[in-house]
Amino acid sequence: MTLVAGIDSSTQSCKVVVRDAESGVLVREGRAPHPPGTEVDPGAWWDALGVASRAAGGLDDVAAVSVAAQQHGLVCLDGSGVVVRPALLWNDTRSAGAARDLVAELGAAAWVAAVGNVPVASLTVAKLRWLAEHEPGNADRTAAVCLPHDWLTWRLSGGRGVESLTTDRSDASGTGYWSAAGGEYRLELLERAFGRVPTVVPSVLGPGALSGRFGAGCGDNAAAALGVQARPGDVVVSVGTSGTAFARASRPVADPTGTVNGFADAEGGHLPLVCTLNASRVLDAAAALLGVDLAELSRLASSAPAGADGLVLVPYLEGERTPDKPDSTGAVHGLRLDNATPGNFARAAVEGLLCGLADAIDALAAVGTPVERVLLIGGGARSAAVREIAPAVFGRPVVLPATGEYVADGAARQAAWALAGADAPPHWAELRSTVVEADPTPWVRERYATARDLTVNR
Ligand SMILES: Nc1ncnc2c1ncn2[C@@H]1O[C@H](COP(=O)(O)OP(=O)(O)O)[C@@H](O)[C@H]1O
Ligand SMILES: O=C(CO)[C@@H](O)[C@H](O)COP(=O)(O)O
Repeated sequence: MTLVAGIDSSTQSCKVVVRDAESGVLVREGRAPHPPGTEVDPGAWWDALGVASRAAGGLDDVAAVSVAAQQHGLVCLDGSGVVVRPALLWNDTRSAGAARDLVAELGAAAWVAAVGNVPVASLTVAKLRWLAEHEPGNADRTAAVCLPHDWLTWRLSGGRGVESLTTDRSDASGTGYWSAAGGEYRLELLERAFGRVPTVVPSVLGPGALSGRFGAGCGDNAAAALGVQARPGDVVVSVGTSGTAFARASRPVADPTGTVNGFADAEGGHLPLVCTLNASRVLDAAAALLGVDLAELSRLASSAPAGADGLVLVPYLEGERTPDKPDSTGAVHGLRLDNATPGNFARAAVEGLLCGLADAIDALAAVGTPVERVLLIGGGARSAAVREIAPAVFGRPVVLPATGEYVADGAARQAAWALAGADAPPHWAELRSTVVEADPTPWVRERYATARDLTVNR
């Protein structure tokens, strides 16, 4: 049996799967937590990868490995490859002002035309502007700029000179200075943000590339599309730390409003994607506030009526990226003496995060994405209440893939593809899934829409 490994270095943890390259059958797996916070020493990812790999029986007998990771995070290296400062993650909003400045300088339309995205705090280009303005010493020391998956792949393959750093199309397309439509760096935008072009930006490998025993790797959402073997008409909704909705597309998407990101996928095509900052942690916070565990939160939410008897929870607990309100906070609306119950609060938390994702699906549809099936994945999809309420809020049936690690699986599938030297990823066994249906509750979204903008800033 020839083995391949897939790594998911996501926001909250690192997961490793080892699979049979030909059939895709799961052989071993392991995981380890990441530290909390929105700036993290990349060394902590490396340590977690070591723990997760050992838990998965090690990688010595594995023929090919691919790394998928959280997108956009800014990793700065000096000329010797030493990390200059902790990485600024995708959900770190200190770069919001820098993003606003970049948009004001060129205009949203010019950014979309150049790179398929309008800068927001999450994008690497905004983080670089923040670094240049606020930490000029660290900016001066920075010789190479890369992303979490680029850095981990580089370390795994020996960490030789920074000029050997590589990335892939999917992750490059989330920087704000690489164009998925043109397949090229737009270094003038990097220079605009940072004041100069760092000596090294990673070379962009093709999707089926093999370098030593490493595949090109990819962003975590692109990996999830590979992991669920997404086909045309599929919209994948992930309830992880981020909430995302995305689909594979054969053509680049350019949304002048900036709501839909025009990313690349990990198969040579495109990945229009909408991302919110608030998903599974809304449930974590609601459970903590009620003093219950996640299972009890789910039971409480399911016990309350659709619409939570008038309670609406706006889930902008970390600020928000879509809509672009980095300084916003969450809110609870509609409280009365007779509806202030734990059940209604739990239900409003689940409905609030799902309403944000329903808006994301609508935004994809508005730029021409066909929505034939909606697949629900991510840690938050383990919640019975999320699974049960999603089809009601989305107003359509929801496909629930069997509980699994689809980002790591997608990375493993990329590794098998690279190892085979084939034109396309291998076809592994069909996804095991169930379909959940519910009576649509459009009034829940209507009421949410009246409350969505009623938030105070932090
Ligand atoms: N049964 C559950 N109910 C609700 N949330 C859950 C459940 N199991 C895991 N989660 C949540 O899933 C999240 C982690 O999901 P994951 O997709 O791995 O995140 P990420 O990829 O961003 O690191 C955590 O916030 C965790 O609380
Ligand atoms: O910023 C984005 C996508 O644009 C996020 O989706 C990150 O890629 C983090 O993913 P998770 O850790 O939540 O899976």
